Amino acid sequence: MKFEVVTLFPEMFDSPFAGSIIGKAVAKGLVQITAHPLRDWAEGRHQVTDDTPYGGGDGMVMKPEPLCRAIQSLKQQHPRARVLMMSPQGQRFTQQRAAQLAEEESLIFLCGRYEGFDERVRSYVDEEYSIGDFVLTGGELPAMVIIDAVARLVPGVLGSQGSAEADSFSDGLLEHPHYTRPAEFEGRKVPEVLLSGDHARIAAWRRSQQLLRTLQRRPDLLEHVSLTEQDRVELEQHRQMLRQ
Ligand SMILES: NC(=O)c1ccc(NCc2cccc(O)c2)nc1
Repeated sequence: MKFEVVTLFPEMFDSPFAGSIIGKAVAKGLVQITAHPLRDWAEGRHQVTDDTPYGGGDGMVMKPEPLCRAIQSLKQQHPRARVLMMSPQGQRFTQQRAAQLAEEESLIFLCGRYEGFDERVRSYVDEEYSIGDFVLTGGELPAMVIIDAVARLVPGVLGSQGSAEADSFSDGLLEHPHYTRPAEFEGRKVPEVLLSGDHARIAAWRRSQQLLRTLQRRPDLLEHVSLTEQDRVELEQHRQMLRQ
């Protein structure tokens, strides 16, 4: 899978993925991440990429021409690429969106700085994403976050490091608690069910813990999850227990 990033700070993309699982995936050729300096498409001696806002006001706005030249140039190399814009005005990025994007062959990311993009850039954009309700100095970190979330879903990337299916959110619920050695730490023991070797009982306990944890921390997620009859029974028991 190819990730093409248009940014004023291409050097930001040199190290974040080095050494990590994503870095190994790049080395294996499963994933390709290329940062393109927006200035390459800015004209004039000063290669201007931003300008003052019409209508006045503080800050600077990213000019449409350099960005649109960049998109057209990259779309010639990757005709089927989806063009993604990173901005606080975008739709909320979720695990489901990550799974959808992981189906693509290549993605083009537009990373804005300053006060944002000239509105006319949006006619070249397929989807606009926000990674949360906060404003950063640029779209580069959001692009890295999305690249990480999508790249790890590319077949072969996670390998034995864990399965994407068992992720939080992949079944719409939060993850169950995790334990590893030692069996007792600071007087706190690992739940005995996990030492029982009874895989059916362990799976049931884990699902019940996912439901409890989601009910306690993110009840909003429960509206979008498909629940079995047993899930509903468990949830009701958890609700009663929490009410006491
Ligand atoms: N929540 C996010 O995904 C996010 C994305 C970008 C960003 N900064 C650059 C920018 C880009 C566009 C408009 C704008 O106002 C600021 N900050 C936060």
